[in-house]
Amino acid sequence: MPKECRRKSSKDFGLSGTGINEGSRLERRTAGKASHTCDDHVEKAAQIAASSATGAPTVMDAPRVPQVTITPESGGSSREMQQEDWDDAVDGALRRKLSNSSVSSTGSSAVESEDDLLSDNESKSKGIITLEHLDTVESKAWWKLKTIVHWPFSVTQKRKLNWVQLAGHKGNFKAADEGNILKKFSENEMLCFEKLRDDALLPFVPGYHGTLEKDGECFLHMTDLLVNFDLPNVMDCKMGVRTYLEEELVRARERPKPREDLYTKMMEVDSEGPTPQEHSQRGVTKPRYMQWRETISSTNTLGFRIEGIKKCDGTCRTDFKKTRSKEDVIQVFKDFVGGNGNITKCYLSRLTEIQQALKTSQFFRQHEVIGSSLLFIHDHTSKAQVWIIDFGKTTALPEGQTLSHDICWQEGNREDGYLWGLENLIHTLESVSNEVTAEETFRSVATETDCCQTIEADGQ
Ligand SMILES: O=P(O)(O)O[C@H]1[C@H](O)[C@@H](OP(=O)(O)O)[C@H](OP(=O)(O)O)[C@@H](OP(=O)(O)O)[C@H]1O
Ligand SMILES: Nc1ncnc2c1ncn2[C@@H]1O[C@H](COP(=O)(O)OP(=O)(O)O)[C@@H](O)[C@H]1O
Repeated sequence: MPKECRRKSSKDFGLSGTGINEGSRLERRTAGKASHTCDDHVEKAAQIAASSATGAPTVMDAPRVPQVTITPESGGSSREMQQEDWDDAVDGALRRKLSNSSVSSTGSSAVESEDDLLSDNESKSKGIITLEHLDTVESKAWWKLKTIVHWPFSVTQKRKLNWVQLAGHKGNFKAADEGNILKKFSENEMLCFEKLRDDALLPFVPGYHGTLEKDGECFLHMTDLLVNFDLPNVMDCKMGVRTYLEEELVRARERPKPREDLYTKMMEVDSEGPTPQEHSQRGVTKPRYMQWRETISSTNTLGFRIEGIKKCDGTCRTDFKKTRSKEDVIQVFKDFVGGNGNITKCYLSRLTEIQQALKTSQFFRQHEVIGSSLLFIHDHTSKAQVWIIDFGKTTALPEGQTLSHDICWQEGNREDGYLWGLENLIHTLESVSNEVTAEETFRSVATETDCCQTIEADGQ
């Protein structure tokens, strides 16, 4: 969800000394003035965890939003990983000493407006991509290889991983050691993963192994959810009735910044989408674009929308922008499960488990969950799983405030409609299950009838 251009990397992460809950604008202005490594991020997260544990006020008291920074396309030269870098690896959370790191502080220019930064033309990465695998030939976890690992890995040691990215931006992911991937660092997402370590949602989110730094860039190191599947079918469903932060709305109101890339994307779907004013300025603001996307898809009407599907035959579709009606959504799901009742039932039971966990999750109660997806994965063995992914825009509420997640959003209440969307998603799969069961029954009756007719014919 959030973009490369917007992520704080170790090149431009400008945490001030007073803690990470300071106003986002302040952080944006200071971004790039200090150089920080992944260790800094990890320490911050540890401080938060510690203060939460002691009941002391956490640094998450104030509403927090994803920070806005520019991450240059290149920069930060690689360095050879030293033995000592691995010596303090703890439980996979690699707390490496990077005192000699090549992290640069040049990642950000003076930033006056978030919208300036949002006006990127970065292409979306949707579909099958090849990730460079950073594993060694021995395919062992990195922290077990500390005596033999050197960085950067030589070309001969690199393997390619065919992977699918159904949403998000190009270049956000890299392959990691066997079974894991790297996702570009975002402060929000890191904090969420840290807090999820002790939460009821833990069994439903990708395993998180801490932050990692490569070539001066910081990544979140997490489990590749596709790894245990054979030719997986994958679907990304974006949850909630709202896909942008309230802060984005406020900012667009205070400082409207029409974006040509969003105008172009709108025109590609519907040339009558833009208003006369938007046509004349050839620009659309971010919240306006996001609201339009919500209206033309099922986000507003069902509280979730289909973002993309990759099937085991290698085909990949991300053209669901106008998939809106319940019937159309059911049809897409039915096609995705290939009319398989067992897979549908597996998905349903996993969704029900997720629903239960959400209802008891402290994390969920205390966060506005925006732009997060449910990732559906199944293969020909009928293994089917659903995972909660993407916490880049999931934001902690002020201390003491909670959300119900199933009431209407009105500006200021920060409700996201996640539970309402999940309820509708479950109903959708129930409809799929009913249709599939009816068709299976019909097929078996038809087959029996055929058999009887054959026997009768044979008997004649
Ligand atoms: O799907 P399309 O129509 O291309 O629109 C995209 C998605 O909504 C992105 O969300 P996601 O990455 O979850 O798919 C969003 O990024 P954010 O969710 O970070 O706001 C993009 O905002 P910009 O990156 O500002 O363009 C927006 O242009
Ligand atoms: N842990 C994971 N395992 C497998 N695939 C993943 C994982 N996380 C994300 N993906 C894939 O990458 C896509 C984008 O992920 P997301 O976290 O939404 O990225 P972004 O924050 O760039 O939008 C998802 O639709 C999915 O296809």
